[in-house]
Amino acid sequence: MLKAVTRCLWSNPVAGRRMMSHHIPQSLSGKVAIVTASTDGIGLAAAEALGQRGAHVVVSSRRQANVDKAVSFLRSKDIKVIGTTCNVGKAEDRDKLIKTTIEQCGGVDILVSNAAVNPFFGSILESTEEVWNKILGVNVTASFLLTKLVVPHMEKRGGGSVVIVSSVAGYQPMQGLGPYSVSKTALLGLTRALAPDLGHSNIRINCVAPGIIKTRFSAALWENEGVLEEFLKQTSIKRLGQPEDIGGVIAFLCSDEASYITGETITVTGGMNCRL
Ligand SMILES: NC(=O)c1ccc[n+]([C@@H]2O[C@H](COP(=O)([O-])OP(=O)(O)OC[C@H]3O[C@@H](n4cnc5c(N)ncnc54)[C@H](O)[C@@H]3O)[C@@H](O)[C@H]2O)c1
Repeated sequence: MLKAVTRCLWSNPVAGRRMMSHHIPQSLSGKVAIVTASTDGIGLAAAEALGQRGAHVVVSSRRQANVDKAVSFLRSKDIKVIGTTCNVGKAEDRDKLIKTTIEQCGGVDILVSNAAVNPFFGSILESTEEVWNKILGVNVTASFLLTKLVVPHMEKRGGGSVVIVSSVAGYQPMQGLGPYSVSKTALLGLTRALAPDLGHSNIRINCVAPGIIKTRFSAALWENEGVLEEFLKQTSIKRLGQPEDIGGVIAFLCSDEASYITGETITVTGGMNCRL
């Protein structure tokens, strides 16, 4: 029975992809959008959604080969895009990402902070200082430092929009993923902490908290039928999310349609219970 259900989930056409085919209003035309970790998964879907709405997109990830592949893929969809390598945990890489964007695209209007790591699975009591430094450094501190770097450039353009990718795990820590979950809770706080200060510069900052989305990152959750079944019990929409389900919401938050939304987190979970 479960096999049949999962087969049906995999073969289900992706609603988001179908919607994004033609006639998408060019609501982000003239905007420049940086998306971190955007050569696969949710980041690539966000880059595609922003590009389809007319934004000039800057994709990045740690490996040049992946950057090249993503740039070719997006160009094949007529999206204006450049790419560069960036390990968000390294100051010189963050600087290079912003510098390349300004030099090649003339400014920046949108930042999507999507990169995350999870080098640890197990009892939270077994997690080490090294694990915590790595997880908080990449997932939280780098999101803040990248935001800080883009602010003066957004101010020059009269404003901008930042979107941070958190997780449903930020609301309810997932078993075995304690430090990662805590880092995602911190991002909910970071969004709220930054909103009033960025508001002075007409910069909005919002957060998206995805549920279980079918990407490489979450493979351990959806490859195991028992675990998958448990997750699906907790959702109202009985399928896994697809990266496109998140990409469209990120593009919405960056658009003028969301011009009075800041400091918020939108949960995109297929109806999982999210409380804090
Ligand atoms: N897939 C899910 O179910 C799910 C659920 C909730 C939240 N998220 C979040 O969505 C975001 C994207 O994840 P995804 O599911 O698309 O998986 P993914 O594996 O495609 O994306 C994560 C990316 O981050 C990159 N990355 C890791 N460390 C980096 C660093 N130091 N510098 C630059 N890039 C780095 C990885 O190479 C990888 O490409 C993450 O923030 C993740 O926490 C995912």
